[in-house]
Amino acid sequence: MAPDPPNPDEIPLACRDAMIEYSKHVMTLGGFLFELLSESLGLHSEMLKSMDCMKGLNMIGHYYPPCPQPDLTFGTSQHSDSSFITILLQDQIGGLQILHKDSWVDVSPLPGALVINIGDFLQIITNDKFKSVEHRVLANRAGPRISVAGFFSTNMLPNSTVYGPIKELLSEENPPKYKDFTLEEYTKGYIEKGLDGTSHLSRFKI
Ligand SMILES: O=C(O)CCC(=O)C(=O)O
Ligand SMILES: [Fe+2]
Repeated sequence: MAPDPPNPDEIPLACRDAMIEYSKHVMTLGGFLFELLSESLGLHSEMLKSMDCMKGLNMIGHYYPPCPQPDLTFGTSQHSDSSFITILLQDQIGGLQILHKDSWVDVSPLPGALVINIGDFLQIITNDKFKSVEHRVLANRAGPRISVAGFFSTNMLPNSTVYGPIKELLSEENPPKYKDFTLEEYTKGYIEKGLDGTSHLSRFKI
C-alpha cells in the first residue's frame, strides 16, 4: 500500500474497498504508535518516522483453510517479522501463539482488538531495547481462519542508506550489539533464509 499504492484492479474485488480503507487507518495508527515508541525510548517523537519506518506498508491477507490433521502441520511456522512493527487483525478462530520464556502462549482473539508485534528491524535499531516476538499460527480444524497483517518497513528498494542501532541510544555501558547494514543486505538475507525457525537477527549481531 506504500510507498506505491497498488492499482485497485489488482486487489480482489471481495476485499478491495475494505483493504484500501483499512490500510489508511493502519497508516494513521502506525504513525501514532511510532511517535509513542520514539518517546518511550527518550527520543524525539518524530525520530522513528524520520528513519523511514513508515515508508513501506505491505498488507498481507492470510486465509488458513480448515485442516483435517492439525497436529501434523502449522498454519504459519515459527518466525519473527522482519518489519519495524506489524499491525495484525485476526478473526475469532484463534491459533496465533507467541513464544514467551520458552513457552508458547495463545494470543486469543478479542473482538475489536489489534495485535501489535515488534519486528526484527525495530529490535536492531533500538539495540535490543524493544525485542521482536517469535510467533506462529497453529493449524485448525475449526477454520477457515482469516487474518490481515500490515508490515511497516522502509520502502526496501536497494539504496545507499545504512541502518544500525540508533546512535542516541548507545553509550559506553550500552555499546552497539549489531553491525551496520544496507537494506539490500537486510532484505537479501531474510528472503534467502525463509521461515526456518531461526532468527534473522543473529546475522547482524556483533
Ligand atoms: O495469521 C496470523 O495471525 C499471523 C501471520 C503472521 O505471523 C505474518 O504474516 O507474519
Ligand atoms: Fe508474523
